[in-house]
Amino acid sequence: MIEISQLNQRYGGTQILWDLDLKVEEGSCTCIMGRNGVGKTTLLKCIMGLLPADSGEIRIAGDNLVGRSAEFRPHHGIGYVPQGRDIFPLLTVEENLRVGLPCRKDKLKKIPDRVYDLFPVLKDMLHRRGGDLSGGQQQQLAIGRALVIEPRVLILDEPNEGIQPNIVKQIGDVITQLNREENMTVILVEQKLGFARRVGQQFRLMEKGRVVASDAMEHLSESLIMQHLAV
Ligand SMILES: Nc1ncnc2c1ncn2[C@@H]1O[C@H](COP(=O)(O)OP(=O)(O)OP(=O)(O)O)[C@@H](O)[C@H]1O
Repeated sequence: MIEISQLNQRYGGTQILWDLDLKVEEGSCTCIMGRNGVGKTTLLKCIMGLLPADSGEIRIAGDNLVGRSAEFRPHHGIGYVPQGRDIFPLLTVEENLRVGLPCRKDKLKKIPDRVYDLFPVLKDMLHRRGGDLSGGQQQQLAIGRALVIEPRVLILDEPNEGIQPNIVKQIGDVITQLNREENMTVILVEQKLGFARRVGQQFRLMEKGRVVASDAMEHLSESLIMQHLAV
């Protein structure tokens, strides 16, 4: 169980997250949705320790992450795929993947085969520089890199932004497989309604730095969409 309570965050004088409460069940795939600028990425960055929270708690399996370093997250089994992918452009695909290895408890020296099973293209392109991959391939690399630690929680920020439909489908299939077959908890910021409905079991709607609606995906009604997502 991931439980965030009374989370506040500000950039300088501008408060972005306001007493935000959020619960995510272990083993679920939960989509965080909302219009541009409501604070979705800021929330994920706070969870990952990339932005400091002003106050509040972020508990994963009981441990409060607030005040702990960003490095603690991967050691604690939390994988992250940032918005915009953040691939190291001058490192090869293999070097990008290896970045996660030191965070594994077992100090494995080799990339787990599972990463290549899920994204065979990465094996074909092992020695190519990250910056030379297409956008879709870079996204697969970003997800593969997060999976190197074999996380129990995978957090993805708009993994389909600017990606062509066949890769979007593949990414959706991988997320569903990890979630349903391997019981990985997935938190996904997603703007595309069709994709959210396909892979998500739960939704959380954000408005002005707060979660304003939470339910099972089948209860994401037209009126909620009009109220919180339509532009
Ligand atoms: N580094 C920053 N300094 C100041 N304000 C920021 C910074 N980063 C984001 N903001 C502001 O915080 C607010 C929330 O941004 P955030 O990126 O979290 O929203 P979002 O819901 O993820 O939006 P989008 O769907 O467009 O990605 C926005 O008003 C944004 O302008």
